[in-house]
Amino acid sequence: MSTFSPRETVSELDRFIVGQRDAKRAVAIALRNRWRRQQLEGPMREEVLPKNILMIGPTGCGKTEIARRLAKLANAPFLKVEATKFTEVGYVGRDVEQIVRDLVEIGIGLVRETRRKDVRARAHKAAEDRVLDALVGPGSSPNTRESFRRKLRDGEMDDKEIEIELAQGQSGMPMFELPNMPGASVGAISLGDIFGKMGGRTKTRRTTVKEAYEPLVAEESDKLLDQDQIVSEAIRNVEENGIVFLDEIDKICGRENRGGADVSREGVQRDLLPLIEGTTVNTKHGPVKTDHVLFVASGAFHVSKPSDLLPELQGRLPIRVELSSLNEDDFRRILTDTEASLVKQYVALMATEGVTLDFADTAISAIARVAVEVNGSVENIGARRLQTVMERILDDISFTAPDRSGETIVIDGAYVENAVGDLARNADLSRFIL
Ligand SMILES: Nc1ncnc2c1ncn2[C@@H]1O[C@H](COP(=O)(O)OP(=O)(O)OP(=O)(O)O)[C@@H](O)[C@H]1O
Repeated sequence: MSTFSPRETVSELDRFIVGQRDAKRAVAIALRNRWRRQQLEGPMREEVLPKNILMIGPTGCGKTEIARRLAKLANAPFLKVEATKFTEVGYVGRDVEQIVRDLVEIGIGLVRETRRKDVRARAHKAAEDRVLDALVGPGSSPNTRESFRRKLRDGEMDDKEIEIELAQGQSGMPMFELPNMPGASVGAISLGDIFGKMGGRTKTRRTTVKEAYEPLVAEESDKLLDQDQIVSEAIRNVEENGIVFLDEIDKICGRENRGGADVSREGVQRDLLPLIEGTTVNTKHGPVKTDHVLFVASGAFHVSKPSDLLPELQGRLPIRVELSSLNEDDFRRILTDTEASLVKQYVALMATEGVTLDFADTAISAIARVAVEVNGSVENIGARRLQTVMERILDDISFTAPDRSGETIVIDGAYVENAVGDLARNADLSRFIL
């Protein structure tokens, strides 16, 4: 549970997302409200429902990014779903419950990851012993063992090949659900459980000492962890902290049925409603309540309006925030000011090849300008345009980098113009390339 104040949350989000102050404030308040609810005692705690958010703004302006970063900040299980997916042919009602099942799997992954970190030191020690067993045999003298242990720790044995036994059906074993009974615990079969109860099946793998560690540490960690406890903690985390991002909600507006094979858009809204209002969904890990899951719905609402949604749904999305479309200056800031910005990513990637990339200010301005131009002439895909433009500009360098180790390459306005200037002015070509 995050204890960030709304102000702190916004300033954390500022590190990654440019502008969009209202949306940041809204999600920051939503997060704080969760903490506030946790402080309440007794029945009041159950009464307080999350104030779900409706984000309205053009594509690529940061809606998903804000929700995703928030979830990361709060270590909350997060799932993004396109609402339109449920209008597709082949969709049968109630599939929306899959959202909750997927969220639970994500929640379990999160808890397992954290717990694995807690036991990492012990698991590493156990993995080391298994590597030693493989190297010198379990019956070897303590002296031999210790001398090999030293070599192992110094990395001298890294490339040596060994055979290790790995359990099959532990982590990574797919779970099967019976068709027509999604999530029903009676119908759910976990091969992992079955094999687990049979005493475990193992598979011998030949690998280098270095590569043996990761699977062995994972396996040893899982042995140290209580799986049931992980699942129940994950379910609690999903129920109290889960965040579902429902994209393209505007595309399921409209009360009429379009007929044909399409599922009625209104039907999908009706299916989604119970989840948002609070219901209990059966999953193979047990029942999960959605009452306190936070829903962030989002859409461009170019054609339809929020008032076209079912009244019940409108009522469940009481907080409305508008996000503005991004301008040239925003693009410049996205390129340079954000943590792990595209520019920083490319600099870091090329550094692995020994190539130093040096972006001049004139390059940043030129990239931002080109992105705005292409967004205007072809289609406005927001900040996503920066990715296609950058990729094009760096195409040549990316390809030849291994042969250019030791070089410093300066990218300035002229370089950008040279790489994409003509393309950007030709809408027909841009459509395919940028
Ligand atoms: N305001 C912003 N600041 C920094 N990066 C941004 C911003 N807006 C968008 N981006 C970047 O652009 C990409 C797309 O943004 P995002 O996924 O948030 O779009 P969106 O608004 O949710 O659109 P859609 O509704 O189509 O999913 C992300 O990689 C994100 O990093």
